[in-house]
Amino acid sequence: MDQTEKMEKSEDASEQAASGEKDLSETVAKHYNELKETGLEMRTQSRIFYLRNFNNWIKSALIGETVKKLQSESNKQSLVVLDLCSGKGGDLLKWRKAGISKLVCADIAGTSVEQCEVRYREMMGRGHQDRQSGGMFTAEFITADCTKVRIREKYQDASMKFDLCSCQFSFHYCFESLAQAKMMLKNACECLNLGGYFIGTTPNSLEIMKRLRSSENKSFGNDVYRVTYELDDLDTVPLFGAKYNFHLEGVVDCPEFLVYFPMLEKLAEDYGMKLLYRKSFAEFFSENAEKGEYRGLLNRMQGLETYPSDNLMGKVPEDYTETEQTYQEILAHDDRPEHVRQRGPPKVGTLSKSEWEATTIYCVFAFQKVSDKATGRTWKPHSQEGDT
Ligand SMILES: C[S@@+](CC[C@H](N)C(=O)[O-])C[C@H]1O[C@@H](n2cnc3c(N)ncnc32)[C@H](O)[C@@H]1O
Repeated sequence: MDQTEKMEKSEDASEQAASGEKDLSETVAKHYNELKETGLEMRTQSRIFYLRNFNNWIKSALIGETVKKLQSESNKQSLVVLDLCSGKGGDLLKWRKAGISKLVCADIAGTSVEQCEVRYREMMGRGHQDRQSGGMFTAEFITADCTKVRIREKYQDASMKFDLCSCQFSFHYCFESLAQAKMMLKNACECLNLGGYFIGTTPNSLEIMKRLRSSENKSFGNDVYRVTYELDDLDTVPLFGAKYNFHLEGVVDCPEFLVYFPMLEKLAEDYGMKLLYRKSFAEFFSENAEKGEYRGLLNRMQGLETYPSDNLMGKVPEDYTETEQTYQEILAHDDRPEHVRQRGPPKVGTLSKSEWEATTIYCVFAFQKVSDKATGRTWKPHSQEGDT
């Protein structure tokens, strides 16, 4: 039987509410509010420096691909975007590079929202001096629990429409209860234009269940990350509130919830949303790493570590056993021209085993609004509009 089918289809918010158990949004908000901003030097020395860069590259490629599609399908250049659970604004630069015209950032952690706004203002200041950047998008910042509050009511213009909603590394928080998942989806999708996208990155519940089932004590991980399932029984996983603790070296230590994807697809249908794809990070990486622009970006963002290297940054040689094997094969078949060989042995890009194991619990997803229940209209790409 498929892993997902084994998940029991029952419990939801009402049961949680009935049990009088307090939800965990406050715990999550407190965690993110208390996270210290680390300087560039600290980040460079972090054990997960390349993992963070790699994850950032995944977001850049996902955003880049989606913006390209949106621009060609809608024939619109300036896009309006909702960054749902935007944190400290880690994606502001990506939005600027994408040339969007307006951004709304919303997050539960007030301190993060303030830091996001400060970053935005700093970028704006720099943008004014940099004529080449094509100017900066306008922005709004909202502090709200997006699993409980209808954020549309907080927009400066409640009738605003978005071309894209992006929810990066955050959607899983709403699977605490059915009511929270519904509200998060409402926020993500209700104001999307027909043809608009809802994209994100989130832990892949299938992969987590697979690793949990082959673990001892309902816990797996390594020296950079750990997932610990917090309910009793792995055979009857609830649809909502399937809580685990996620620990990521120096960055996250918080309760999260398994996202049962068929349920997400079902809830998204209420907003006319169709799932275009869901891919593991490993799959998404292999599809995009060799594409011209993303290959260059991967280098510039230092999304992979150069191997061999004298600086393993606290990692152990065992972290590179597979890389070493591949590297030896490359050396054995080194067919580079002589003048290049004279420059020294080849270098390859890699991630340590610990970091690779951590990043591959995630997946990317993309939904598109293909119908509008209110008007009965269905979506057609710009090029087909007017076709009979
Ligand atoms: C891992 S961070 C990701 C931040 C940002 N999207 C990024 O990729 O850099 C998760 C974010 O989700 C936010 N978050 C968690 N629960 C939330 C909720 N109920 N409503 C709004 N934001 C929430 C946290 O405050 C945090 O900023």
